[in-house]
Amino acid sequence: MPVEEFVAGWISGALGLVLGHPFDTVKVRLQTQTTYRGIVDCMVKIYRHESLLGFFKGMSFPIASIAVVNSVLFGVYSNTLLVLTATSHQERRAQPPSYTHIFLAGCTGGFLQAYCLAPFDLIKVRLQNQTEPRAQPGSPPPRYQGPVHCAASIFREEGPRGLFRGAWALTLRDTPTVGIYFITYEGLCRQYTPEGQNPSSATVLVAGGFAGIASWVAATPLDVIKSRMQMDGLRRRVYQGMLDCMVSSVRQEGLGVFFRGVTINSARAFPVNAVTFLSYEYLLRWWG
Ligand SMILES: C[N+](C)(C)CCCC[C@H](N)C(=O)O
Repeated sequence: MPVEEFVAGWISGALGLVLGHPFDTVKVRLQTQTTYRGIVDCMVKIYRHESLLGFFKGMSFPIASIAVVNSVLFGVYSNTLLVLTATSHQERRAQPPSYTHIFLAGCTGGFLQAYCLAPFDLIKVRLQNQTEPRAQPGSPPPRYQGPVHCAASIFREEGPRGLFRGAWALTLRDTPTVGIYFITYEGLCRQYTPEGQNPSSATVLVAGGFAGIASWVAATPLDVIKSRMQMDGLRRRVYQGMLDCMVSSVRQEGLGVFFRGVTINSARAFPVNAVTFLSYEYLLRWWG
């Protein structure tokens, strides 16, 4: 099995993640704190009080997990295409695979990466939702003191299966949307590239950016449900299951609930996925 795709997926995912982390920090702060007036105000305050480093808090754990998640995503995608079409990455410009094959390979990659992502994503969401300020002498410490402590506590309090809370919603979110991700990317690249040639850097950046936005917009409804399922179980159980979570969220908050956070998510998705695809393509061209 060609391994370059796994390694290229890992490195490119890490580069994208570093670029997107400042957006993620702003998103989390806006979602959980009331001291900021908006995106710009939040950025200015972080910069003033915490310098540029403030934007990169809590990045080590996602960097470690993206190694697994993105290498599975790209590695499985590319190797599934190899099985379906008998063409390697290098041959695919000359013999482009059909969109059906691209979609199927994307769905396979999305399905398998969702399982690897589930525990990491659960821990990220639990930590991001801790609104307590940093530990001060005298005040009770936050429930989770860091990613490892968080994982151990979930394991102890909710059992090993607790680490996979929300995994079904995550799988449903990612299986079709990773298909959309690769179809958008390939479609845009083909549109702007003369036949048989490699797409230019500008094309890869734009196609990657829009692939990120399109897939995140499609993923947002189940993203909201997934996050709610992951937070359920922290204290008492509120939802009987995914469907119950959907119905009661819509009943209480209207259909708009399915598009919470879509703006900042799209703003993050463009640079992250532009850089991810650019580095992925270039690494494979180098090694090819
Ligand atoms: C399919 N879905 C939109 C959920 C994710 C696609 C993954 C893209 C990239 N790792 C990122 O974090 O943006």
